Amino acid sequence: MEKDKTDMAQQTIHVALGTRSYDIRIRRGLVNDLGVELTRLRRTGKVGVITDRHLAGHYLKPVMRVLKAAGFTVTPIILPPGEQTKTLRSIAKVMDALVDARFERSSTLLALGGGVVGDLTGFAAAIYQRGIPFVQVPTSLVAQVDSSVGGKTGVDHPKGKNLIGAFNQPKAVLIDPATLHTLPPREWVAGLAEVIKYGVIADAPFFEYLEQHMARILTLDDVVVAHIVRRSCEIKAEVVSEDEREADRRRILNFGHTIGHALESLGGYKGLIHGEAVAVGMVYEADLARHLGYCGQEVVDRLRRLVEASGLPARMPDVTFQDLWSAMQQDKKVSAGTVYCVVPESIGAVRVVALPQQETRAWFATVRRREPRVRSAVAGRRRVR
Ligand SMILES: NC(=O)c1ccc[n+]([C@@H]2O[C@H](COP(=O)([O-])OP(=O)(O)OC[C@H]3O[C@@H](n4cnc5c(N)ncnc54)[C@H](O)[C@@H]3O)[C@@H](O)[C@H]2O)c1
Ligand SMILES: O=C(O)C(=O)C[C@@H](O)[C@H](O)[C@H](O)COP(=O)(O)O
Ligand SMILES: [Zn+2]
Repeated sequence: MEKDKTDMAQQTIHVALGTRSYDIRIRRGLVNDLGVELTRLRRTGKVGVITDRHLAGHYLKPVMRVLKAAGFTVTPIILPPGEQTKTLRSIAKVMDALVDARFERSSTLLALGGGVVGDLTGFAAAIYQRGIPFVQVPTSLVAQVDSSVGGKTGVDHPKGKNLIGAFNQPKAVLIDPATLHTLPPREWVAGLAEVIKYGVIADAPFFEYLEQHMARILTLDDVVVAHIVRRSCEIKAEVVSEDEREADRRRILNFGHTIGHALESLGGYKGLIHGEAVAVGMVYEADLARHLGYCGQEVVDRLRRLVEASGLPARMPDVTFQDLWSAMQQDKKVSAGTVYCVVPESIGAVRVVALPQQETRAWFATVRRREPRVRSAVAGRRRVR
């Protein structure tokens, strides 16, 4: 832990992808040095800062000031906040703004925001003039530990999450953990779901660390936050470097997302937010794994306890098996009509398995017998810390 104190000055994690390699740089106050950082990346000329209204209120003015001071011509593009913005319609608006401001192939897009802004900006960068460079400046916990790294970019379709997109790696990921201090509590807690995910899929000692430090995590303790952001980025960078396009190992990063994405789309993207849906997804995918014989009850119990301790939801909302199964059919891991799912074998080890429909239906019936229905949770919930 003491190491983290001394390391807080600057962390650099390399994402090794040949000609598409890049660094993740983590430093408090980095958001005030974006002019220097972009210059270091040899960017010049026009920069489109894509952000949302919440972030604009907090950071746009100072970011524009430092970019202009470094000689860049800056065009801000401000979108409405939230998952409902992650659409092709928003992409069209961004395209219009880039054309109007005469962006060129040598121009740069900068994603200043959470996962919605990051996914959308990366996709816009992939398709504008068939591809321009972009840089991730993630400001939410989900974005700092997960979405800004790895090059999955895109938007949602009403029938399924992230169904439209491209693999497109950023030129750099510039993380300023200090920005997490303005993140609303519900969003902070949601980010913990992806952090817990890394423990389950790849790092049992990290899972144990989260169990031991959850109280400190929830106070936004700087040292603990620095550790969870860095360790999450290390795991993601390592997995992505091994399997950029999700041919095999990268599929483990989807733990919790087969059910999670289904719940998000069933809620019309205005119910459970991404991290919350992933939290519920992880607990129930683990429970399904236990039912199918892949892991013991102790794995489910430990995971549910940690999810609950972090303040995340851990109960299946009021959905029918038919609706859930049909939404799960939209998952990108579906192949020849078979739904594949990441299941834990123990804390720290997972595998990808085909879900048998009849057995999954039987498991869902046991969930319904065991648990009272959580009315309308799929349509959203509010919490305060
Ligand atoms: N590409 C990937 O690998 C990947 C990984 C995980 C999640 N995702 C995607 O990311 C999205 C979820 O990301 P998210 O949870 O960041 O949601 P988000 O982008 O909607 O941000 C959450 C909310 O927090 C606000 N916010 C963000 N940072 C803030 C800050 N520092 N101060 C104040 N307010 C701040 C935003 O304005 C927004 O209202 C989903 O669409 C999900 O599919 C993608
Ligand atoms: O980077 C990955 O790979 C992931 O699966 C990370 C997930 O947390 C993330 O939500 C991702 O966007 C889901 O990918 P998808 O391909 O299932 O849409
Ligand atoms: Zn996710």
